[in-house]
Amino acid sequence: MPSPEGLLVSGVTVRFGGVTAVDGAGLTAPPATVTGLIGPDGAGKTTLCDVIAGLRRPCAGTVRLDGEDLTGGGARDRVRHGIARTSQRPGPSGALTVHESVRAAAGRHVKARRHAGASWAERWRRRRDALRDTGRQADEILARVGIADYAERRASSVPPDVARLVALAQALAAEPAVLLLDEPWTGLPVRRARALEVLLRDLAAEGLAVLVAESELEPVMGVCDVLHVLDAGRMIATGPPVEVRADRRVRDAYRASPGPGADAALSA
Ligand SMILES: Nc1ncnc2c1ncn2[C@@H]1O[C@H](COP(=O)(O)OP(=O)(O)OP(=O)(O)O)[C@@H](O)[C@H]1O
Repeated sequence: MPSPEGLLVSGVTVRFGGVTAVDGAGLTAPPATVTGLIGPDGAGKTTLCDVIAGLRRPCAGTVRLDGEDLTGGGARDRVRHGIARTSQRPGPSGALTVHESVRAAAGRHVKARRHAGASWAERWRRRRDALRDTGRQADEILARVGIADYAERRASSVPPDVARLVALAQALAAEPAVLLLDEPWTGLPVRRARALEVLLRDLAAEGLAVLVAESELEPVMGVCDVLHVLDAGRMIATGPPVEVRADRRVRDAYRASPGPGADAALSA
């Protein structure tokens, strides 16, 4: 479901008591593009992602998709409008298998989707057919994400790297226009990390607006078209990855916050 204009976030501020986690930050995530949101630990990336996903109400600022202001809605409203998010700490739980959990996500999407049609009977027929297709859809998504072998495993029992990919599969089952991923490479073995890069590029080529939040620079360098850099809640740089990595403000921000992200940023 490609979106014609994409995501536009402007002037977002979030405070936690005396801490300003996000301070007037904005970004764009256009269709057919992989956009990165990077910054050292504590920069405000997760908080900004929460605002975009409708999980946190900002003190100021707006979230628009294709020109429509979604700021006042919650998480379900965002999903209905085509914004799907995978979180930093996914936790598939309960007794469902991996396949069932992805199928359930697809089914929820079918039920939430607005079925335009001439009559009530026509809308009902479309919904019934779409629900019947959710099993096939789950098969396709699991194959695409590279975890078809885990389809019959209990979702709560898969290893953490696979659990991350189950969360991604569930997000894709909502047929999003904007796919928002928070630190998707964390804990993935090299083979899966490379496959994820290819998948994100493929999804963008199909028209999706992909937005990836990541502390470390290295994983996003080869996959993102453009990077937005947050530091202490403020957007300090925006541009192509190579330019951003060379930016003095970005290097200073990472230098002030030692960690693996800093090593990659400063070694370039
Ligand atoms: N629920 C909360 N209550 C109080 N302070 C919070 C809360 N959530 C985040 N913060 C603070 O807001 C700031 C931004 O945090 P956030 O988790 O958004 O940063 P981040 O860039 O995602 O960091 P990381 O990469 O470490 O996850 C930090 O100073 C953090 O301590």
